[in-house]
Amino acid sequence: MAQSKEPQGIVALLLQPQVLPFFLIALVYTAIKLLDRTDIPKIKNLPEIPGLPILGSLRELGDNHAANATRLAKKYGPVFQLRLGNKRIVFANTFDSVRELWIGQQSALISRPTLHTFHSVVSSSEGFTIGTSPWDESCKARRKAAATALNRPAVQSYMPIVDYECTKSLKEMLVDSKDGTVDVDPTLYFARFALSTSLTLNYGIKIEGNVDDGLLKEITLVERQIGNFRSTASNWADYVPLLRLMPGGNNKALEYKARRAKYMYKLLDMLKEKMKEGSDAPCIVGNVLKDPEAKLSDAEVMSISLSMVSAGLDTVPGNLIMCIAYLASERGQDMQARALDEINKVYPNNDAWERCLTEEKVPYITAMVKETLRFWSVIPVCLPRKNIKDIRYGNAIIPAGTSFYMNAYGAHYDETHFKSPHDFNPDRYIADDSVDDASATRGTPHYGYGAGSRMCIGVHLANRELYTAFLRMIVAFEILPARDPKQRPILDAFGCNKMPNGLTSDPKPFAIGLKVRNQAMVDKWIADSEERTKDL
Ligand code: HEM
Repeated sequence: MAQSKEPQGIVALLLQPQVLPFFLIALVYTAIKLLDRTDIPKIKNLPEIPGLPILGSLRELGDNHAANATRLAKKYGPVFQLRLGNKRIVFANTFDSVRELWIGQQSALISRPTLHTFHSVVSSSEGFTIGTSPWDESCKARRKAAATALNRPAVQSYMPIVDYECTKSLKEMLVDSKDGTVDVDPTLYFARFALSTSLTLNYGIKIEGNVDDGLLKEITLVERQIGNFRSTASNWADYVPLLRLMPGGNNKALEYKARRAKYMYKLLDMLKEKMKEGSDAPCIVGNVLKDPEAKLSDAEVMSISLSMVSAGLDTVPGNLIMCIAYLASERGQDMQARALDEINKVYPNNDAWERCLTEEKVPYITAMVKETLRFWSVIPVCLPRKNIKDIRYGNAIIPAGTSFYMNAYGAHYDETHFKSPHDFNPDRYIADDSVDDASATRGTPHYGYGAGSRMCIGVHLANRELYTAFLRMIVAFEILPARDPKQRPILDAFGCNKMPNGLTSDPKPFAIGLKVRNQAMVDKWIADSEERTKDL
């Protein structure tokens, strides 16, 4: 007997003309309700930014989360909650609120949330960097190993590498400027400085070529792109799961993941080859591979390497070149004169170039490093955090598992903490007892390196790199505005950035002029550095 094709039972009931419209409305309502759910329910007693269904405040925060959150904080207060797609975020926007949460609650605020594009697509085979790892025993072990390799005494032992790399970059910049007759863009010289230093520490391998070196260009480009997949602002698919279904949505992420894997394994193989030949230099990965007691797996060594290659690559040069951009400006001319004067007072015998490797005795240069980290805020929204325990903030209880975003830019431009925050003024970091309002000199100077339990572990290395490069640039050159006004930099933390939704600021290209202060001295300093580091 032929089977009936008529719908039966509940299906037949739902398709009846009197029932169907109600059924469809209920279906759409349930779908919206499901898509509109957040990982953490609304937190009581914490201001909330109103948002759209499903998208939440994605449109409101736009391309520039730091700028828009700073604007919203004026209306909603220093700490507010909002929804980005299906994630609830607590945003802290002022200096004191960041201190209260990131430092005051550091044992609870120790984990990192995962984001779809970076964690599930880009990192699916090589694993996470330390800075993107949720807190667990493995993260603790990797962080500890890397932090030990980057602690203050360890960094002091790496200063010959900084000497070598800094000299190489300044010398090449001078040659390319044809002894000051042509303006130069400092970006790639300092990218090589930062990358080659990190590669030498991690693998004992340098970037041997000049600033056109293929490996330098590939790593710089790929890491920048991958950094953008980590940004809180560039991928709506991180927040709205429906968008992950779009065909081809992951193609770019997959392309850069493959390109990164290629150089990461190439560097590791180069080191292993050198170890076989016995020609390897002491380095972090070599030490782990040779240590039979080492408790780190291959995957954990890869995670440390990914962190070492990427962490200083955009951040160190971003700070360096923007301070140099400022020094090249009209106002920067007085600042250079002041800095040179302060250097000469401490080093009347022209030996600052070498002595800066072992000591940090010019407070004005130290202050310039801090002010650069504050003013340019190269990671405007710090790497996100997640709390592993409930946190009380005012009358609100923020449940474990909530994502926290630190608006470092907002905190750095907080007028209740920094006087005239829009002025680039290293003096704010020089303690002066006669000034009442010296809040910048008390406690944490800035959040350029984040704060609390997951603060940057490259801080000592980065500070030494910045101090050495600033001091050497100033003693060697008069840094001048580019001859062509169109090539002069934009001197504003947001205006200078060509990628406002990236993780780190990506300065627009610009040029500076260089005039050697004393050719004979510069030649001598370079020759002495080359002699000191010839066996590296
Ligand atoms: C001026 C240069 C640098 C800046 C501005 C910077 C900034 C930061 C920031 C904002 C964080 C997040 C901190 C937090 O969540 O509180 C971080 C984490 C980190 N940084 Fe840096 N960094 C710099 C250089 C370096 C260098 C040179 C290295 C290593 C070679 C490094 C290694 C790391 C690592 C491994 C983490 C992750 C720490 C964790 O999650 O536990 N950084 N950095």
